[in-house]
Amino acid sequence: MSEKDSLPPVDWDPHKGHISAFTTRVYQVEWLLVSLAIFYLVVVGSPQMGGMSIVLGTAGYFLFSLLASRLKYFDERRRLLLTLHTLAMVGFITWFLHGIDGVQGPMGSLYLLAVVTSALTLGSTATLLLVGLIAACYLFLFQSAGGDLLSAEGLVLAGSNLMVFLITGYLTAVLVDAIHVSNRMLLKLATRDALTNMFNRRAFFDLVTPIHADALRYRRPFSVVIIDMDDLKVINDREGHSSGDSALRAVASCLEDCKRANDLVARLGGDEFGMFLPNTDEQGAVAMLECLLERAEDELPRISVGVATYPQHGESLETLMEHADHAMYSSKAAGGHRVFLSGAPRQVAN
Ligand SMILES: Nc1nc2c(ncn2[C@@H]2O[C@H](COP(=O)(O)OP(=O)(O)OP(=O)(O)O)[C@@H](O)[C@H]2O)c(=O)[nH]1
Repeated sequence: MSEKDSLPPVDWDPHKGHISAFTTRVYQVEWLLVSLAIFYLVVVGSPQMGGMSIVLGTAGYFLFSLLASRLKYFDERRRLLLTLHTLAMVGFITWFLHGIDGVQGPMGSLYLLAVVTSALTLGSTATLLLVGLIAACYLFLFQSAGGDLLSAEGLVLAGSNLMVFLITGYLTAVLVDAIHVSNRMLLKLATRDALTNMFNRRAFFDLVTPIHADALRYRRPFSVVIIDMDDLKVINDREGHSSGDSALRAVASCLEDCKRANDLVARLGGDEFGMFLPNTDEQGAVAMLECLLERAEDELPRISVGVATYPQHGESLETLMEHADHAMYSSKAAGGHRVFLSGAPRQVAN
């Protein structure tokens, strides 16, 4: 995978109950429904009574779906709108079947489109409720078309059709849940560092890029920090790899403790960590890093820290990371375990 392949947003939560890629395909299901309705009207012919209203209703439903697809509004209030579309689908199917007296024929299975759409996008509870609604519509149509629900034959016919809706909805929802679980695992593997459970390098840049663009747009200061452990190799060689791992975890948890809610921190690789501090000028960054070094006095292995701030040290993320990196190396060259600001070769805290 190349660096440019974008990850799903890290706050993406598969438990919100949808498969994003499918959301935009709801229109395609609606158009499939309209095509099947038209196909039926062309092949079988429209009923004598109310034929025109069925054609107009089908055209109206198609226009509703087309307009919704042009507005591309699923990104906001996604769940509410998906519910609306699914209910509209059930409404249209019921109305269409009522018009053609067709609930007992093959067109009765059109309800499966609504069931599957709901299971894919709204989750199992909503689908169960929807199957209940469909059952009510189905039984109403069944009775109006002359079916006898009190006879054994009618009961078996209606029951077996409703069972198909229930089983299809249940199995699809179970499958979707399994996909959500594996998506969560994949997301974690793709975005988190296994040793520290911090964001990894890719997730860091994915998350920082839009915040950085926003900060430039509104000319708000921010700081970039590079933290590198001193002599991890020595710890590894003297005390073993697991002591090295513990030292890395100690630095990670200290960084997590000292950062503010909006700050981003990640393990960039090896013994190097990166931080992005939004709305933070030089003084703010130094205050935060003093807290870090205070903790470091007691419980941390030695760390060297370099800081670069917008606008003083540059604009682009690459330039600022480079400056912070140089400052971090200045810190190491001065003996390590201190904070250096970019540009001015001076120690600001230790
Ligand atoms: N225990 C442990 N060691 C790691 C891990 N990742 C990288 N290292 C080791 O960290 C060491 C980093 O070496 P250097 O880049 O020379 O850094 P250093 O020893 O801290 O030396 P300076 O940065 O110059 O202070 C290497 O020996 C790596 O093998 C890890 O996940 N766990």
